[in-house]
Amino acid sequence: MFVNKLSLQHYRNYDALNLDSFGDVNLILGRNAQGKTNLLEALLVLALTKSHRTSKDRELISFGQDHAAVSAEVEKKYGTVQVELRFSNQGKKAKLNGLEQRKLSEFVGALNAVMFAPEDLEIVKGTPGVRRRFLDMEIGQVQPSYLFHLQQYQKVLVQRNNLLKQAWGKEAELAVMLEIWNEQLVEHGVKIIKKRKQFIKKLQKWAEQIHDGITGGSEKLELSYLPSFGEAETEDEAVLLEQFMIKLSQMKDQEIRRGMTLAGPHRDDITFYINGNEAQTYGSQGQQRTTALSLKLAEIELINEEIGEYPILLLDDVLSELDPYRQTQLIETFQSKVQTFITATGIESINESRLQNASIFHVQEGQVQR
Ligand SMILES: Nc1ncnc2c1ncn2[C@@H]1O[C@H](COP(=O)(O)OP(=O)(O)OP(=O)(O)O)[C@@H](O)[C@H]1O
Repeated sequence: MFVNKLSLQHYRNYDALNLDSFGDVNLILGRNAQGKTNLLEALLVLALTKSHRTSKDRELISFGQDHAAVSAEVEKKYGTVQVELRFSNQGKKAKLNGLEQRKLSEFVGALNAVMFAPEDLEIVKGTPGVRRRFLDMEIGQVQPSYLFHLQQYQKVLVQRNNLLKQAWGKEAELAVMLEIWNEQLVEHGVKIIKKRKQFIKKLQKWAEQIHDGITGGSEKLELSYLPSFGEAETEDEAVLLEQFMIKLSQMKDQEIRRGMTLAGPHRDDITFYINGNEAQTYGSQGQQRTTALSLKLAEIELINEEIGEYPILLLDDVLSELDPYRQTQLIETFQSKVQTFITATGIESINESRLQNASIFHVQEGQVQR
């Protein structure tokens, strides 16, 4: 897919912006704090309906304004789509070709985007919560039903935790209610776990291949799902359902003591191995960064596999952190297949081969010039 036009209104430090004449490679240049990342963020927000930097939509609205709007014209295999999001105190509204969408999940997927930013190192180095967020955002982008189960699971989890907090000494009285929440928790939890395991298996296939290329064959990258119950490989829903129920009954006393749900997809994790060693613990900074990059690049292939079209690629301030060999690898892997938006403070940090066909945009205090 290809973004032809992008318009912003009262979005972060942009008052009104209309950009077109994008190319395959778009270089967004400017000093610090001028609005480069804000541009990439706006494209990602159109893909996911939320920002990678904040969960508070209010922050996207320009200081002193009461609403923000982002829209783009996206050329896809089967025609052009107009995507539009509007943020205000009343929440967010999504439109596809001018038609308001009742559910945001029906909007997600109209534009697909993969972003690689310096903070993605946290996918490898950070807490399990960062890795779960990575899984949720990526799977949700290509499978709207995943988002449905995730939302339902989170609702049930809150209710169940509230019940557990009051259950101490009242176990018999609350047993029926707990049974009801258990059933719903397990129903949605199993769907989430199954989809995550399938995703990781597919991601592994691409990530291993890409990582092999980037490292010149010296590193083998492997991924594995780390569940809070059962074995990593089990995908059979009936088996998962039974194992989850057994785990909940085993942990019941402990859960009541601690007032929280202690097993389920909200406690799961992923482990990365480089040549058999855990990358989180034993990987160098460079290996961890390359692992994060391989995962993101694998995702591009995966999205193409799932929907038959390549997403756009957003590279925020990362090229200068890669050595020239890795920059070239990145360039050559996706050249002419994937529309790319790159931010940088200057062109001297970027490999010259990247610049030949690039459309260059200069950003200064929320204004953009070609
Ligand atoms: N809601 C908002 N309203 C107005 N301005 C905002 C809002 N949110 C952020 N900004 C401004 O946007 C600017 C930061 O933009 P951005 O993060 O895109 O910078 P950048 O050009 O990518 O810089 P760097 O090179 O440092 O990463 C800051 O000046 C910040 O004050």
